[in-house]
Amino acid sequence: MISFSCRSRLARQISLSSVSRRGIHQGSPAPPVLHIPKSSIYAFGETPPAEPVLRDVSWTIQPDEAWAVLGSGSGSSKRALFEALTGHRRLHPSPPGGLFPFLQGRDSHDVIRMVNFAHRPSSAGGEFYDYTARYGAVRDEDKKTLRETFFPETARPLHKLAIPDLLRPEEEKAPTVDFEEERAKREWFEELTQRLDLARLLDLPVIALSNGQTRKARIARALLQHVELLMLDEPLTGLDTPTRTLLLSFLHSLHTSQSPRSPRIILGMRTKDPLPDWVSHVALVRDDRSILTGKKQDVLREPYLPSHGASTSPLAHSQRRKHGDELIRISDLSVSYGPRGVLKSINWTIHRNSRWHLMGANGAGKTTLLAMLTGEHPQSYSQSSRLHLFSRPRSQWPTPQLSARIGRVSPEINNAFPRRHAMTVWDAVGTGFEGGFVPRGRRRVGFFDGVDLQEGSELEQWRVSRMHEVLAALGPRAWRGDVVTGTTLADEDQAFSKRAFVDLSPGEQSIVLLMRALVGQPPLVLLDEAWAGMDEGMVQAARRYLSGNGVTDSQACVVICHWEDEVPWSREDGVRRFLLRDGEGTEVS
Ligand SMILES: Nc1ncnc2c1ncn2[C@@H]1O[C@H](COP(=O)(O)OP(=O)(O)OP(=O)(O)O)[C@@H](O)[C@H]1O
Repeated sequence: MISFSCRSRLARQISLSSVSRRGIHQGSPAPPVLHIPKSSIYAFGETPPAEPVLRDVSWTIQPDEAWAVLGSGSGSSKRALFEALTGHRRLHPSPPGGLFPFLQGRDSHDVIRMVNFAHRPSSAGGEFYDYTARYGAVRDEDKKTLRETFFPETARPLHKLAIPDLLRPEEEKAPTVDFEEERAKREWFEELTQRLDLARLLDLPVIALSNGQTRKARIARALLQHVELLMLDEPLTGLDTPTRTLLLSFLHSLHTSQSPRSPRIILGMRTKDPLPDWVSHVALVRDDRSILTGKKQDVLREPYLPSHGASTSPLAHSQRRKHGDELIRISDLSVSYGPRGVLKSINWTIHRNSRWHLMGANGAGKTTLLAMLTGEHPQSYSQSSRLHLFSRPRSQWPTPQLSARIGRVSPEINNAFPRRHAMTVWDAVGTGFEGGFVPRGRRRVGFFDGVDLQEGSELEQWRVSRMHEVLAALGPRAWRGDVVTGTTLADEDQAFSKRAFVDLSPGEQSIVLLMRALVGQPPLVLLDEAWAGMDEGMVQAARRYLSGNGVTDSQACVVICHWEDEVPWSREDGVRRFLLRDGEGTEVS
């Protein structure tokens, strides 16, 4: 039985009849969407004189304005602002007329939604989950389709809603289906899935969807509810260029539409992202916990971008790089799922000291190709002779031994990495020597050949000094812009290494997982959306380290990202580009 609340219908009628998006409300100016005369933002349970998370926030959004929230360095401050808007932080004093005057007394929980792409979903638990399930024969429990998982209310054909459920008790058989509303909702669903290019994916198992496809589906799901204000934090993360254009123009059309189905939009963006033209106003969250709000052109004049020095590569790399011996050779490799061909006859060779940018639209098969290299894809066994990894066919490698040779960050690893309370930053980084997920060894720097390292052995000393090096080069001091080299740990880095991984901010977790990927100096490093969720200072620190000596001449590195300027090396540094399109792979200039 489907029942739409009267409240939702009432809300729709109010928004249709009385409040125009252009700012006219029954002859007088419409109430603002958001109004905070002057408040500070606190964690729940805290009040002055405690230190606020953000101070003296004055912010008003008028109905005809389109706003973006920019985080100038600390993504956590931008997040705190959104958390205040969604009721997860405390505003003190609380705005006298309510935070959202345009709601005119309606409950914000019913009509305001937040979709967050900058950070890991908080639902993930402490255990490792098997992200490789999507590559294999899909298990029964993973078979739920995109439609069943994200849009279950559309799974039952409209005409069947008229048939009463005879098994239900009489008192529950009330005819609560509003067909007009339901039909409109279905039409809206059709439009959403067409415009976001999701219709062709509706009957695929949801775990089979690529990252970009899943992100679009999350936006569509939020829009299918009755929503009047939609906040999207970093919606462009992980989207290819055409999809970004498609999404931004779609959001623009929603924002300007008078349709009751179209919400107002507030975009959360990184300072490096180009702002869409239609954004008229900006709230800039500065690192000193203050906020500057105003017209886009005025706020963007502010010299807010943190300067962390040049991010280009040092001179040593400025010549065309000389490749070492062959690490990976892929010959005539294809991957398909039933009739669905994803990769067709791929040929690709990766040498030591090479730097690659693996490119391709969302769903092009980049993650699938990397899963073949890491041996996580079951089809890597059946195609072993086509996959020559570190001088042997894939089938001659036990998977854990391959994992130790490949340092990797990816959205999948980020989601799957266990968040157990007992695991410190040191422990998490130390798992990188073996590429596993469980800290091992007396000094928590892993085993060798299945046994603990000998106390004081050369290998143990090397591993500990590598731990110090990455913690210094990518730790808190480096995020502030200090150029840190060597293996001496400052007190601040030491303290950071002792923190519980689970308690870190999402950006801190991302950079710790990058340390983990690099610590063992494995021959192959795969960086898939490495910067996602990181603050600006962290991104700069990571770029500095990678383009310096973070990846050595005896290592190869493959970077997957949709923005060319996110690759830590430039073309002058000898970065090569491998493009997946329509299942085929070619090196492009
Ligand atoms: N088990 C499966 N059954 C059917 N199709 C699948 C399955 N697993 C993956 N696919 C499809 O394979 C294609 C490639 O997915 P993949 O995750 O490799 O893309 P991607 O290039 O990494 O995309 P993104 O940039 O969005 O992360 C997608 O269209 C996806 O829907």
